[in-house]
Amino acid sequence: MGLSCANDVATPLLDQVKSPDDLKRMGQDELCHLARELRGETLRIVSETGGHLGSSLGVIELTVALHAVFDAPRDTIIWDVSHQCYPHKILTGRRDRMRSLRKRNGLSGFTRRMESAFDPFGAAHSSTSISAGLGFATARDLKGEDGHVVCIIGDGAMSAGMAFEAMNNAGKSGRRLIVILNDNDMSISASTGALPGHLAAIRDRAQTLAGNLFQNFGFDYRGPVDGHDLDALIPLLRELHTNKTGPVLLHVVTRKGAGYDPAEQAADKYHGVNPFDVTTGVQVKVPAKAPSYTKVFADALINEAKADDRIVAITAAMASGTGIDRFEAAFPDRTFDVGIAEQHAVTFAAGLAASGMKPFCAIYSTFLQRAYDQIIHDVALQQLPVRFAIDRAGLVGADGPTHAGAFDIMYLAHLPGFTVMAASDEAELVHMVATAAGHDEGPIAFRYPRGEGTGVTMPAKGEMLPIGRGRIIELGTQVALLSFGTRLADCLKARRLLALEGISVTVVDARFAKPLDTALIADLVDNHAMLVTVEEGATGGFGALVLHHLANRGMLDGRCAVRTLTLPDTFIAQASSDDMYEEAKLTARHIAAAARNGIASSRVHGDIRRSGRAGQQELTTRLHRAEDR
Ligand SMILES: Cc1ncc(C[n+]2csc(CCOP(=O)(O)OP(=O)(O)O)c2C)c(N)n1
Ligand SMILES: CC(=O)[C@@H](O)[C@H](O)COP(=O)(O)O
Ligand SMILES: [Mg+2]
Repeated sequence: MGLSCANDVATPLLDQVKSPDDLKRMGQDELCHLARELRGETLRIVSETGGHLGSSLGVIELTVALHAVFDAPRDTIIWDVSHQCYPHKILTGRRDRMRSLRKRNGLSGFTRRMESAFDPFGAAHSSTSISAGLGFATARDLKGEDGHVVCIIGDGAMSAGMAFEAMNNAGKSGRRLIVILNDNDMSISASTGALPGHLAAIRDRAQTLAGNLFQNFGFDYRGPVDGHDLDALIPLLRELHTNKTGPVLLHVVTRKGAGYDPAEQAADKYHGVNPFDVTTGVQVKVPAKAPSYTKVFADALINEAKADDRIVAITAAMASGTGIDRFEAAFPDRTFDVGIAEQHAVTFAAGLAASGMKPFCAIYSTFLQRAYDQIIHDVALQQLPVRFAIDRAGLVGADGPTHAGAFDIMYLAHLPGFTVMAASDEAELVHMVATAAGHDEGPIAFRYPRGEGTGVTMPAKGEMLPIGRGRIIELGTQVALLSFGTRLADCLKARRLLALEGISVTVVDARFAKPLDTALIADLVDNHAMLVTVEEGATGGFGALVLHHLANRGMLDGRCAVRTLTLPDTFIAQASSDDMYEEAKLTARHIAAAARNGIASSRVHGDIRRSGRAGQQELTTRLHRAEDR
């Protein structure tokens, strides 16, 4: 497979491309040179912005060919996951904004309907393209319209159940739909499971059409074709463009990172990158002040697993992202990468737990959403002790709202029998891994964020935490900040800010959203004028559980003012973490303001009858002084 062009043409060509229409005027040689320029441009841009590099480099020729042949946006082009959409964005009128990629107010790193008519369907979670494409094709037919629907799906994404559900439906539907399987024999890490073997057999022509999975699903199978060879690719696409019959699957073989040596040699490391030096491939490394939560989790799990051979680890195609690759290095036989298959991962874990094993399912909060029914039906209902290690809980920065871990607190903590913890720092995470390892009574989850820890002193070993008990970090008299998770550090900062104003603050690390530490909460309500819950999760989570508890026990009636700080009821767009916390109003300044304003408004409405046994006099005097001013 080569990326060179046979004949020279006048360049530059990319500068002439304002929309895909411009490609339709180019000959084969020009398209080849355009692809070379597009590769260079993609490389330069991502070297400055960071982002998903390898997958985008792998589809350069395919993107050029698609836009040369199909008539987007009249033809619908859907990119699965869409982490490979950068060349598509460059060719569809967004080249001048590419340096804003994944930044605040900039272009999304994924396709996004609101961004461009050339992005008919947003994505970022995988394996949705064929289902969505079939929806578009069905609507087209029902409305009596024309136009093609083209779904480009990677071999990794093809391994998910949802892709098979869609093929099962589409193959039988007979509807005109083009699926392009972009087979680079890689997911983020190496592909797993049986599908790669089948694809390899097809690539090597060892598999006859009769045994071909896609053909048997009702698709007209075409290929395999070299996805870097425009001379082969374009005629095939033209044929599909002309051919107006049922579902077709074109098998395109590509190399992840194609045309950039470092990315070809280490496809996993160049899947998603920091800014890097194009000449050396060396990525910018921001010096870490503390180990990442992911690494702390993995090392803690390895320690637990040394002492208990029933502990096994499961990842759904995110071995490096979740740290399960570290576990795998220590315990290869006790590690299971099930592919992009979160639903299966959870029920697989349930089966393991039902057989007496101690499965740790390490899944990003956002991807665990996929497995919600499995969590309820297969795990919670049967009270199986599956351990959920929920990484990327909270805001994640550049990947934006598709990847934010916003909902896990609320989607887990209302399930009967579930124990739900959040680590406030990396030392706590070690204890939570130990707690989960020792907890056989039912399902248990612990959440922790993307990025590095706080730099606390690490315990020599994890200790089991008392289930459903929080811990008091600082004692005060007027306001209680009840934090669930890593916003604890900002609660402590808020305490310092409020101290400057003479407001005395208790800070508590709740540790558990379920079971709630009701005794501690009662104490806080009894002894403070104001309670503020703080969490990095959507409304309806920890704060709602606290409120629910207090209201139902009549503990709110005229006693203590309560505020809940959560993520806002919006999808927060990509930005730096700091900007996202600002937008979410979850910084120390915002926490302090919520406490301050809460006290003030409670006073105005006469709600506060007491301000804590010890602090009552102090608060009353202070408020009078404030009134006098
Ligand atoms: C439901 C879900 N789980 C996990 C991921 C994380 N993820 C993003 S890309 C990717 C690998 C995709 O592989 P493939 O489809 O073959 O595309 P390639 O990067 O090889 O081009 C994974 C696991 C995701 N986006 N969605
Ligand atoms: C596209 C995708 O889903 C992943 O590649 C994701 O961007 C990884 O995010 P982390 O960098 O947080 O592991
Ligand atoms: Mg792949």
